Amino acid sequence: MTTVLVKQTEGCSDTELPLEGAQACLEELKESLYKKEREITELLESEQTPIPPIPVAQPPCAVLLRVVVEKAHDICSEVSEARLLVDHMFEENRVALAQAREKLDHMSQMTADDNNRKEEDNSDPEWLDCGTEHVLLLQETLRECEITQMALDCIRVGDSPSLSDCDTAPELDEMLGKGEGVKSVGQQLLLLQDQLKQVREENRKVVENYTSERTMRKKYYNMVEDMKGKIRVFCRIRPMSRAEAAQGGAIAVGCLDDYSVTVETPRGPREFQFDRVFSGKSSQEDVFQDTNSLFSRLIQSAIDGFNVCIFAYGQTGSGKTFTMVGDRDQKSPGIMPRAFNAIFDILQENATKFDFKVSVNMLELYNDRLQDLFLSGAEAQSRRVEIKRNRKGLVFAQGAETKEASSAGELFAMFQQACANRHIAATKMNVESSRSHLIIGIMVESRNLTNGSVSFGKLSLVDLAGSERAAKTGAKDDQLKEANSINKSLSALGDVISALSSELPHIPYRNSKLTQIMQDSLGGNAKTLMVVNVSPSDCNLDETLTSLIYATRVKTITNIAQRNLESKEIAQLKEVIMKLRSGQPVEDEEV
Ligand SMILES: Nc1ncnc2c1ncn2[C@@H]1O[C@H](COP(=O)(O)OP(=O)(O)OP(=O)(O)O)[C@@H](O)[C@H]1O
Repeated sequence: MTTVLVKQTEGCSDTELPLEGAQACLEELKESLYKKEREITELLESEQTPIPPIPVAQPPCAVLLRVVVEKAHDICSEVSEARLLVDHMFEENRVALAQAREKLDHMSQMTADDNNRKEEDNSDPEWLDCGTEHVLLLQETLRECEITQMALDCIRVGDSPSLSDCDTAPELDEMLGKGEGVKSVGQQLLLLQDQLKQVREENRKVVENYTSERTMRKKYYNMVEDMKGKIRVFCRIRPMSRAEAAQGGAIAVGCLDDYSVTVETPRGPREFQFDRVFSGKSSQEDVFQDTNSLFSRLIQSAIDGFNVCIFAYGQTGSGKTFTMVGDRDQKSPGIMPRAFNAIFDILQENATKFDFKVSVNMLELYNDRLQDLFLSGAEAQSRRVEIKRNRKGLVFAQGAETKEASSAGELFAMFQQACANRHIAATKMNVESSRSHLIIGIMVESRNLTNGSVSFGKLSLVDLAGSERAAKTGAKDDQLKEANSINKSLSALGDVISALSSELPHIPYRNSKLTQIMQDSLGGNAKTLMVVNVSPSDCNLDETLTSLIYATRVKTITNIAQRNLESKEIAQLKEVIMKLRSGQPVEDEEV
């Protein structure tokens, strides 16, 4: 395309207008764009096929995406060629305009001088007319150049040269209708401008197609990963805090689309992909969203008998508690209180088909010690809570108080009581920093009223304490001890994530209580969602990159989630065993 354009422009004779070459070239360009649009439409139509089955060698949209990208590149280069041509014409006309002005000034001066002299000499009036005529001709040429320049100027900024806007409209109109050369320039300019508009429009369409293809491809990819049992990872960028703004921090983290985060590093931008990305503008509702959202599906799974874990991870002050718990006065509740409502909404809807029992325990891991948040004071200190695993590998807290909840309101009241017992303190990075990991376990037992089968689901909601650097948080004494314990447990979590993502034969779960608690959620029998929280500011660039790199590793971990379901007979036999163990009488028909 470039070669053709250059040849045609260079090949113009003195009498030929360079615009004619450009028009031919644009005609060709237009034709090729129509052809490309037809190709894209055909490709899009041929892509109306269902989601490919697993394993997928290469998703079809990836092929289409490459074609769309190539076409977008072609069109972009064609648009810039057209722009170069207009710029070139503008420059030529500018020189012609300056020359015409100079000639006119010179000629006017000469004519005026000669007229004065001839008047004084009483010379032939015919000569006077001749000079004046020459000046008039030059004036007309100057006018043409000025109009052309105005039209080119409009085209360069992307406007349409409008006749009515211009005070020279009647003259331009007349010229377009009269003089052959001028008409050709004016018409070709308008044509050029029209074609440029078309190219822009087509370019916009291609970019739009490319963006929607890219989004669709990521969505399908995520669905396939979900089906494979991969841990889902959401990323949430919080708004810039006042402290960060006061430090003069610039925004270094942003979302490219619903699935991509970009981070400005000293070595250039770095992109990360997640199952969903929320910007600082996203509300709590956006995060917890409508019934099709992953959160709702996960809660449904817990009720159906799966082990489900949702946890927030990130640097101190990055927004984990805001995401999981919400703000202090619960005007913007987070995932936990919203999950309580969602559970009981689903139970309510299915009340005629199932018998449900919801029980809950709430713990914190503080200074490497598990504490029951339903207890306080000396009672909490003396209670020993230990992490155990049952024969199916599911983790449970032995010794923890388990309470039954019959409504979302009751569950929320228990939650508030637990939060009041949680260790929080002010640090330089966060006025209400969590000094412990909060672990809420909601067990849902559902008995099918039709066939008598019983399923046992567990929803674990975890708000991790944030990793921190003592120098940044200003931690001393007890807070330094807390920070060391938090960092140690998070480092153990990091080791587990690294071992799982590298598929090492040994996974160091036993190195920390935190990793023991999360054993079934990371690489085990669970459907897991991690929310990685990050600050947008360049003041926290190192911590943000570390969090995003860990979150990217978590995405590669595969869990094998199985439903915990027992037939009616097994459930009955278990009940009998329990009764016998506790010395209760057993009826004949029960056995
Ligand atoms: N998406 C958000 N929108 C508005 N404010 C937010 C958002 N995320 C966090 N914040 C605010 O930022 C501050 C720090 O958030 P938060 O306490 O949730 O951080 P954290 O990661 O839990 O920190 P730590 O690990 O120290 O407990 C809080 O004042 C919180 O209200």
